[in-house]
Amino acid sequence: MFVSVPATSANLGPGFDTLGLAVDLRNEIIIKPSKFLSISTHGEGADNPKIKKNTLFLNIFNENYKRLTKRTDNFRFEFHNRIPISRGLGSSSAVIVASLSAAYEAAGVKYTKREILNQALRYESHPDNITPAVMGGFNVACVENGRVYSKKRRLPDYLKAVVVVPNRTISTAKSRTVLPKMYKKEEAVYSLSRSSYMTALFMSESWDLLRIAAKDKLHQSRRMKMMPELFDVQKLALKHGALMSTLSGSGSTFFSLAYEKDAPKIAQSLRSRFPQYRVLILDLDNYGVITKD
Ligand SMILES: Nc1ncnc2c1ncn2[C@@H]1O[C@H](COP(=O)(O)OP(=O)(O)O)[C@@H](O)[C@H]1O
Ligand SMILES: N[C@@H](CCOP(=O)(O)O)C(=O)O
Repeated sequence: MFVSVPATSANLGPGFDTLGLAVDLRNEIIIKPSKFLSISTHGEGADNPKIKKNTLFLNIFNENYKRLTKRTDNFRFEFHNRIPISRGLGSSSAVIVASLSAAYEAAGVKYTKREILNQALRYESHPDNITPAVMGGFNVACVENGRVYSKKRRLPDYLKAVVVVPNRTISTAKSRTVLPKMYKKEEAVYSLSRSSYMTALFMSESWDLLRIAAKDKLHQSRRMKMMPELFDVQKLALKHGALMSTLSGSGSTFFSLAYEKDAPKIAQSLRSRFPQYRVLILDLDNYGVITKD
């Protein structure tokens, strides 16, 4: 059995905990029945003893496999990780979504993507990574009574993501604890109005006004101040034609959306200015999690 899940860029500036999209940078897992548990990890995290054991994946897989089959069986898991870990590209959501999909597939139980998404919410309370990881595309999502309500828009192949991936890891959970508990009404209105406007722009494919929408007063600048060079990343990307440039999730990655024709120039300018960072041009993803027998 084969499971493939995309990285995601959440928040997109003002859409804190609600907006997110998927990019074609995937973790892939090969799973086979086995007499005993076997794990091999390749790529991101392969040299990290904590990640290598992949307890996050195995705990979720085992819990749900047992819930679905009332059995515990052994499997051989081969992890191929391309999503940088703790960099704001939804690596934890990718693991959650992949492990749930794998458990349902291994159990031979019929399911829908919506079921996977609602199960994933049990492990990650904000829906802005898990929703695009499941569905692909651009998504706006909210939570009501433990269920995700979301709307997806497919993304055109003439748009590309240009992502700057610093070496510094940022724990999402930790970075959420430093955000204010209370906000001024003006800050809330500033962000919610732009999040709504951004949603309308994505749904109507009005790309040229994204710059106006992609501003935030709830989380972004407070987080960027922990890595001030990210302000320069944002300025440079916009100067060279990015349609929008925002902190990816809780960071440290910076996400820019661009027309295909502009992406190489933006990437080149970022590589020259920040040679110490990975700069990737990625296709956008419209498929989300994929499973094959
Ligand atoms: N490929 C992976 N294999 C095992 N655990 C992973 C993997 N990717 C992420 N994780 C788990 O998720 C944590 C990172 O989650 P988080 O801080 O939300 O980062 P991100 O911004 O990438 O979502 C890691 O510390 C690890 O516990
Ligand atoms: N809305 C969340 C998104 C976290 O994304 P991640 O890719 O950093 O896990 C937040 O901003 O905390």
